[in-house]
Amino acid sequence: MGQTIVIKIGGHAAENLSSEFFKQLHHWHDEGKQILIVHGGGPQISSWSKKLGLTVKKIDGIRVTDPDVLKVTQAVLLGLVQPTLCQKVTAAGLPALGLNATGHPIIFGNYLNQKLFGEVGQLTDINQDYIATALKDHIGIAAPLAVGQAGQLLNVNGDVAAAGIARMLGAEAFILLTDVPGVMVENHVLSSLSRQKANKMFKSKLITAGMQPKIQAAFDALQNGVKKVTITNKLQSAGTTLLNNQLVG
Ligand SMILES: Nc1ncnc2c1ncn2[C@@H]1O[C@H](COP(=O)(O)OP(=O)(O)O)[C@@H](O)[C@H]1O
Ligand SMILES: CC(=O)N[C@@H](CCC(=O)OP(=O)(O)O)C(=O)O
Repeated sequence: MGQTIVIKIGGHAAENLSSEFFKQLHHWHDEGKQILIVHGGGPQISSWSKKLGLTVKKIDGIRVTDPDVLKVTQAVLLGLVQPTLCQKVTAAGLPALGLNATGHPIIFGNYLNQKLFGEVGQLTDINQDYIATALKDHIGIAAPLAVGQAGQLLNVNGDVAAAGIARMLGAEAFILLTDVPGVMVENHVLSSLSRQKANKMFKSKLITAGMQPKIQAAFDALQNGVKKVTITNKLQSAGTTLLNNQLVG
């Protein structure tokens, strides 16, 4: 499936989409690009978990998800974040289609490490045929919930889900829209980042929290066929471009 652009929109970014964002979507749509948005919703899941008296715990940016937290995750992603995004895209005059884990599963997974993380999944496959059909006429808007081998729902980190989908679709571009203008060191944005430099920054704790799975997932996509991967807070800003080690040596 060529000419596909995958955009991961973090939960914070989803609440701060600018008119330039929708202008760029229109531009790509008019050019005939297929666009798939994979949304997060981490801040919203944490906020509703706290309101309901549930513990919020993350390990290296991955949420520890017990059965109750999974229910909140499902409710927040499919009841709040996804419909709101669909409304915004529709209001901007673009054809939006919410893709979720229940009616037509689009992401399949198995347990990442059930003992450590609970009901958290890692991607094993995607429903290529359904996604291809959906993207012919719509901007797809997908939640990072996978269906496991026993038919159960699994919570997948949004960056990990989006990167896996971008890789399996052979996307030409994968953009991670987040709440920071790129990968930062001492208040400035790195215009590019190699895997070696990222590993050093992980070790020296210059990259922490949710930026860790984001960068790991972004390199995973880049090294498996996605042509261009960027981390930014605006589609019109260059942010940080990831460098493919296989190309730069
Ligand atoms: N070196 C870094 N550069 C930028 N952000 C970083 C860095 N290290 C840690 N972070 C944190 O990562 C966060 C982005 O990850 P995350 O909260 O998971 O975003 P999203 O919800 O968009 O996936 C930033 O808000 C910042 O707090
Ligand atoms: C397993 C896991 O960590 N799942 C994430 C899914 C949402 C997400 O990734 O949201 P952001 O993109 O806004 O961070 C979570 O529960 O927060």
